Amino acid sequence: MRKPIIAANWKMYKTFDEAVDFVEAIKDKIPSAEKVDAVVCAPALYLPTLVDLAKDTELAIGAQNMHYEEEGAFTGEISPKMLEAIQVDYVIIGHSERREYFNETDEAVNKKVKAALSHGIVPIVCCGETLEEREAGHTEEKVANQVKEALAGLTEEEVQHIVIAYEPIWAIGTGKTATADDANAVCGHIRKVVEELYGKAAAENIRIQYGGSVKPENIEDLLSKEQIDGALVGGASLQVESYLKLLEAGANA
Ligand SMILES: O=C(CO)COP(=O)(O)O
Repeated sequence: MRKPIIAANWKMYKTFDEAVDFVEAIKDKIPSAEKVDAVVCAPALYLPTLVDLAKDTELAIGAQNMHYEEEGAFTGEISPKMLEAIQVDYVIIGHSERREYFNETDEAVNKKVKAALSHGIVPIVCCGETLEEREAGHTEEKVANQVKEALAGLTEEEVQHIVIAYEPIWAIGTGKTATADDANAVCGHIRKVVEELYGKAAAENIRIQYGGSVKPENIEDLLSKEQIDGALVGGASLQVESYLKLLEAGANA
């Protein structure tokens, strides 16, 4: 029904040479794009080179963030126009680490989503609760609000070009993975929110990833769940063998 999407979020890891060696090592081993979408979201410095290396392969390259303005006096920032010009395919928006460490707001996330779409870049829009919010029973309310804010003002057509990533903050980098049933329930709630906003067809079509300590050992169970359409992976995407196993699981889901 929905093609799985397995995206690597390398965060602030790998030297330039390690990044080039990684893509060289995997680019001819990517499963068919008919079965899975394979994405590597690398540090911005490496994107032009990796896009060139991945050309004519089944691998797509993504950014980990971008500004929402076309250009301007925003020291250190990267514009959607710049990413479009080097043919970046995806961009992660609103990752919890950006919300936490760089004070990224729901409003900024919404502006970035709109800017990415207007430049033909697929936004991977992140949401997720803290451990305190989960323990207080506020998970569904938290992710619903983040999704509604992120998608505010978008048309049904635009929403079809978006991927949502549910990443419980307490599972990121901790080795603690949400159970497949819990992750499925929250992804199902997110899909319900999309249905309320945009109707059944949009809800059925949108892809929702799970992220948070995904590994080759647990990905098959996660992908076996009806509401989970892929994974956004940090640590386990940094090694070639591990990332290829994640892709294989996606292709066979
Ligand atoms: O933040 C994440 C992906 O965006 C998840 O990171 P880990 O897979 O290392 O938990």
